[in-house]
Amino acid sequence: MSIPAPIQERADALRELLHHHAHQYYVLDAPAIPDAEYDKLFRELQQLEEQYPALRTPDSPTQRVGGKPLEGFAKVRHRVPMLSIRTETDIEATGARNFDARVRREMGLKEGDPPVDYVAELKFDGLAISLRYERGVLVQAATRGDGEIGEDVTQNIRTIGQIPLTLSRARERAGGRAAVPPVLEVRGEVYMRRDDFERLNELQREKIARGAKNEKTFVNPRNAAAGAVRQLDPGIARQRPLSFYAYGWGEIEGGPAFATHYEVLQALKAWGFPVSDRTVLARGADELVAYHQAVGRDRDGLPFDIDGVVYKVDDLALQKQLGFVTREPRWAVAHKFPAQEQLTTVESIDVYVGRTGKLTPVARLVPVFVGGVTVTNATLHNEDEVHRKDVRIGDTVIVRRAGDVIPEVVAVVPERRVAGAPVFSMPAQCPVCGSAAVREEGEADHRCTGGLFCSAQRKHAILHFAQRRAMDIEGLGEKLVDQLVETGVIRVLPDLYRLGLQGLVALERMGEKSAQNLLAALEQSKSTTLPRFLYGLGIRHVGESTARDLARHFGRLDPIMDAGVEQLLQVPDVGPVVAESIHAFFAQPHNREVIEQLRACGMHWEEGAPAVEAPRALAGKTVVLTGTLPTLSRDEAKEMLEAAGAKVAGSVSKKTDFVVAGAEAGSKLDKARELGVTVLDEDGLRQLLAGA
Ligand SMILES: NC(=O)c1ccc[n+]([C@@H]2O[C@H](COP(=O)([O-])OP(=O)(O)OC[C@H]3O[C@@H](n4cnc5c(N)ncnc54)[C@H](O)[C@@H]3O)[C@@H](O)[C@H]2O)c1
Ligand SMILES: [Zn+2]
Repeated sequence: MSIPAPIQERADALRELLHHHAHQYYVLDAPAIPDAEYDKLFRELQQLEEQYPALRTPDSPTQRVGGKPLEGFAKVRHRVPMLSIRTETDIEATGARNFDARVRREMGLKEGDPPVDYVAELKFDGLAISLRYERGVLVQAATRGDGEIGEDVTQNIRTIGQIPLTLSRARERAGGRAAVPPVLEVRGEVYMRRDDFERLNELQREKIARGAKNEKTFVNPRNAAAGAVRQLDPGIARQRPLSFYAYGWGEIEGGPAFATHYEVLQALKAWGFPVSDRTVLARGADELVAYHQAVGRDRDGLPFDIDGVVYKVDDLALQKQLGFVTREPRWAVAHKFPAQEQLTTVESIDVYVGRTGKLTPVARLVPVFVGGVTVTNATLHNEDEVHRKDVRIGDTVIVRRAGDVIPEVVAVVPERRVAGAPVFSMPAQCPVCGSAAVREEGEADHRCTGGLFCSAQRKHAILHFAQRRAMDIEGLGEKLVDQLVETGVIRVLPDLYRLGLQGLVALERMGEKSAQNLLAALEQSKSTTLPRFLYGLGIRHVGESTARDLARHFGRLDPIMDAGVEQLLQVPDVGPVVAESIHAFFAQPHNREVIEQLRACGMHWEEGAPAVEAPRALAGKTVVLTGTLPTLSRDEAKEMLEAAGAKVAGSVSKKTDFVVAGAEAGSKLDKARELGVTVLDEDGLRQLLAGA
C-alpha cells in the first residue's frame, strides 16, 4: 500500500516532535509539555503506523523505550531489558476488561473457564531503577535508559535510605524459604513524596530569592526525582529526599524458585525492600475494575503521585507464555487515571485581594480537566513567581493539580507564545478599592493600604476593630459580621454606629435582647483610649505595644496621622518598615475619611501632651559582654541592656563603660582590667539594670 504524501509528512513531523520531547523528558529531565500532550501525539503516530505499517521505522519513538544515557555516567548494559508498559485507555472499566480479554484470548481460554489471577499495583510516577545485588550486597544501580543500556547511578542511589545496601537475611536465618539469591536484580521506582517535593521547592524558591544562580524549582515530583537520581554530583543527590518501591526484578540466579509474581514481591519485602501495601492479588477482570476504582477514589489522599495502576498476570509460567512485543510485555498493562498536568491557555491574569489585604495574581484559564476536576483558574502566588515563570496573557501553560494542593501553573510553553504578549506587572492600586498597593522591602506580597475602606478587607477590619483588645464590642462575632456585611447593612466601619434596633432585629437569629445588648456595647465602645483606637484601625505592623508607644510619643491622633516617616522613626521601637506602613495607611484619603466619620459618630478618647521621653538609665553607655553568664544567655543580656538604652559593643576599648564577664571570659576581660574598665558579673549587671 502506498503512503499518501500528507500522511507521510504528518508521520515525519510527529516522529520529530516526539523525539524532541522524549529527549527533553528522558535525557534532560526537563519536559516541555505535559505527559497527556505527549501521549496524544504518541497515539496519533501509533495509529498512523497501524494503518500504514510501512511507516514504521526501527527508530520510531513507538518502537523504542526511553532515551539515550546521559554523557558523564558510565553505561550499564541490562542483562534483562527494562521495558515500557502498554497503556490502556483511561476510560473506566474498559481498560481492565480489554486487557483481560486479550490475555484470555492469547491463552485460548473460553467463556466459563476460570478467571485469570492478576496482581494489581500502583503505577508510581517516578523513575525506574534496576538494583543489582551480588551475594546480598548492592553492587550497582542503573537507570532504564533506552531499555538496553542505562546509566550507572550507584553513588546517588546509595544515598536513598529506603534502599537496602545489603539484603536482609533474617528469613534465611529463620529457616524461611526466602534464601538470598547470589545474584538478584531488583526493579522498582524511585520517587519523591509530594510533601518532600513541596518542601524542596520551597527551599529552592528561598535560594533563588537570596540570589542563587543555577537554581531552579521543579515542575513536579517525578521531574525532581529523576533530576536527583541523574545528578552527576552525589552531594546534591544526597540533599534530595527520595523514596523507593520495588515492583519487579531482572536477573535472578540461584535462590528459591518462584511460581508467581506475588510470591516474588513477598520475598522482596522479606529481603528488606519497600513494597506498597496497595499491591494486591486480583481475580479476573471484575476485581481489576474494582481496584482501579478504589485507587482512583484514594488517589488524591496518597502521599505521592501515581499516574494509574498496573495489572500483571500473576502466574510466571503464563507470563513467559505471553511474552513480549517490541517494547512491552504482553502480560502487563498500565491503566491510567486522568492526567494531573494539562495544557491550557491563560485568558487573563486577575489580581485577587484577600481578607487581610494581600494581593494574589491568579491566572484565569480556558477550562481544562486536570487531576480529575475542571480547573478554571490557578494561583500565581505573587509578583516574583509570575516573573520567574514569565506567565503572560494568551500563553499556553502547563497546569498541575495533584492531591489536595490547589491548581498551579507550573510552566509556560514558550514556543506557543503569541508575539508581543506584554510582561505582567502588579497593579499600583488595589483592584477592589483603588487604594495604593505596596510591597514592603523583604516581602514577596503586595498589600492594599486601604484597610479601613477596602471592601475585600471589610469583614476582617470590623472583626479586628471589635475585638476585646481594641474597641471591645461584645456580641459582634464572626457570624454576625458576615451577615451585616453580606446583607449590605454595613459597608464602612462607621456604619456600625448607625445601626438601629429595628434593623438589627430584622437580621436572622437576632433577638431583641441581644440586639439591645449589642447597641449598648457599641455605645460603650465610643468611649475608648487612643492606644486601643490606634490598634483597632488594623494598621499593618501596629500591634498593641506599638499603638501604646505611638500614643505616648505623640499624645494626640492628629499629629500621628500627619507624621512623616522621619517623625515616626523618633518613636522608640518604630523602625523603617513600621514607619512606612503607618505613613502609607494615613496617606490614604479613604482611611482618613473613615476615621473622621468615626469621630463624628461620637468616638472619643482622652488626648494628652506628647511625652517627654524619660532618659533611660544606661543611655549613652557602652557595654561589652564576655564569657558565659550563669543564667542569662548572651542574647537575653544584650536585649536587657539595649532596652535600658545601652549600646552593646563587641570589643573593649577606652570608650567601654562596663564589661560584663561570665565563666571562661578570655582576652576581653584581660583588656578590661588593663584599661581599668569596671567589670561586673551577672548579679552586678542585674543591680545596674535595677537601678535603671
Ligand atoms: N512530557 C513529555 O514530554 C514526555 C516525553 C516522553 C515521555 N513522557 C511520558 O513518559 C511515559 C512514557 O512511558 P514509558 O515508556 O516511560 O513507560 P511508562 O511510564 O508508561 O510505563 C513504564 C514505567 O512505569 C513505571 N512503573 C511505575 N509503577 C510500576 C509498576 N507497579 N510496575 C511496573 N512499572 C511501573 C516504571 O518506571 C516503568 O519504566 C508516559 O507517561 C509519557 O507521557 C512524557
Ligand atoms: Zn483594597
